[in-house]
Parts: sequence; C-alpha cells; structure tokens
Amino acid sequence: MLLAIDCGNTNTVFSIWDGEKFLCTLRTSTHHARTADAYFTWFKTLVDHYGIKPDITDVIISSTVPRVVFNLRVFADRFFNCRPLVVGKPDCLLPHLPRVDEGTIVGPDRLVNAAAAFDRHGGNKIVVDFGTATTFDVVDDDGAYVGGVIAPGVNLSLEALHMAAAALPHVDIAKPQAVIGTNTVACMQSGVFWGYVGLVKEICARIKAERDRPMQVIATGGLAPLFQQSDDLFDVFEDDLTMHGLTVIHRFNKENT
Ligand SMILES: Nc1ncnc2c1ncn2[C@@H]1O[C@H](COP(=O)(O)OP(=O)(O)O)[C@@H](O)[C@H]1O
Ligand SMILES: CC(C)(COP(=O)(O)O)[C@@H](O)C(=O)NCCC(=O)O
Ligand SMILES: [K+]
Repeated sequence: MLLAIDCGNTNTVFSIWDGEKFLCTLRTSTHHARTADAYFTWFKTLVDHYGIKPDITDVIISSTVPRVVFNLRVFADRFFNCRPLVVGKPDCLLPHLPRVDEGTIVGPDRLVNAAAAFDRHGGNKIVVDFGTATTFDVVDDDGAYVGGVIAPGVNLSLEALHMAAAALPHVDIAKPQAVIGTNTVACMQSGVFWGYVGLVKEICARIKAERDRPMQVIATGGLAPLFQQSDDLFDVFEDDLTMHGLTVIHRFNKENT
C-alpha cells in the first residue's frame, strides 16, 4: 500500500492507496515541530477509526515546507521501514522535467499538479491551486511544467487586511450577496472574493493570450469550491488533483528505477 503525503504551508494531507484503489484521506495542520511519534499516534487513531488496516510499503512526500520532511522521513522509516520518495529530490524522477530558469526550485506541489493534470487531461492546461498561496501552474502540450503565477492566498489577503488595519476584524471568506457591502465584514469579503474572481479571469486570459492557444483551466485546493460557485472561472474542479499527481509520480518511479 502507498501512503501519499501532501504537505502545504497550512495543511498536511495523507492518503492511503491499495494499488489504484483509494482507501482514505487524513488531514492535519502543518507543523514542522511535529515528531514522527506524534504523526504515528494521530495516523493510528484515524485508521483505526475508519477500520482500515494499512500495510504501508511505499511512501511519497511532496512538501512546500522543507523543514517538515525530516520528521516525515523518520516516520516512514520507523513505522513502515521504508525510505520515502520526496518530490524535488534528485532520486525522485518526474515524468516530465520542468522548463524554468536555471537554479529555480519549483514548489513540489506545482510539479505534482502538473503531472496530475497531464495524466488525467493531457497537455495545455492551467492548474489553479487555492492554497496558502494561489498558484497558477502552466502545463505544456508535452506535460512539462513551464512556469506560472504565484498570488497571495485568499485567506492570507483577508488576514493581511486585519493585521494591517486597526479597525478591520478577522473575517472568514464567503461569497457575498452583493458587490456593494453595507457593513465592514461584507465590504472585506466583497473585496477579496470578487477581487479573486477578477484575478483568476485576468490571469488565465493573459496566460492563454501569451501562449496563443486554448487551454483548459483545472481548479484545486482548499478554497477552490468557494470559487466554483462563480460561473465561468474553471473548466474542471478536482479536489484530489495533488494526491492523484503523487500516485502518478510514484508509479513512474516504480516503473523506471
Ligand atoms: N473547506 C475549507 N473551507 C474553508 N477554508 C478552507 C477549507 N479548506 C482549507 N481552507 C483554508 O484554505 C486555505 C488553504 O488551505 P489548503 O488548500 O489546505 O492550503 P495548503 O495546501 O497551502 O496547506 C487555508 O487558509 C485553509 O485554512
Ligand atoms: C507557491 C507555494 C508557496 C504554494 O504553496 P502552498 O500554497 O500550496 O502552501 C509553493 O509552491 C512554493 O513554496 N513554491 C516555491 C517557488 C516556486 O514554485 O516557484
Ligand atoms: K497553492
């Protein structure tokens, strides 16, 4: 069985696979100080709760937070006696090498998203990932990641307003009823929600124009469902895109090493 771990700047998600068969997803917040033993206690409690008896033989990790990888490696070694594949490390092969400026270290989540999008839908895709940051990953016709866009995340933008302005409260994101807010919270939600709708539309339009071809837009990440309610932003929404990409990269390494 495969344990795939996607560690973002906010949340860490584990998923367990029996061959191609998906068994379960477990989610926790990302903390670099969490020890291997703490991961296992949490993991064991949840798999027991779901009645799953995982026999983990392989582990693959994508982490946008380099410091958490150490404890996850110890976790894999101590409890499953296995050496994990870590996306972005030289011994983890990618189906397609990224074409970016020399010396650039692309976020592993973006490489994984590109691999997933190409495997499921083919080339010429834009993946929009609504995580801590909102990223746009451009996938070429042959499946290579060829760059993209990094914008501040939705919650990060709301939090920045609260942090910087004394009179602005902490606000959770929601789709406002109207554009014109008649109270402070509604004004802030409108600025961020409709601002993001505009940001996504404009950036995707400019990417398509720059590449001079039609491209499908695939949305993923914690906050994508909120924006899915707004018409015309995406062609496809897939909450499991990054996890699927990890299984694709794992299979590619099995077949090629
Ligand atoms: N279902 C949800 N509803 C509301 N906010 C969410 C949900 N899932 C995640 N978030 C928030 O969305 C942001 C991005 O989450 P996530 O996609 O897990 O980020 P990352 O991959 O960068 O760790 C975070 O601020 C998180 O708190
Ligand atoms: C842009 C990111 C912070 C997004 O991370 P996330 O929102 O998933 O936590 C991450 O992909 C990253 O650290 N990238 C490194 C720089 C780059 O991709 O070019
Ligand atoms: K992201």
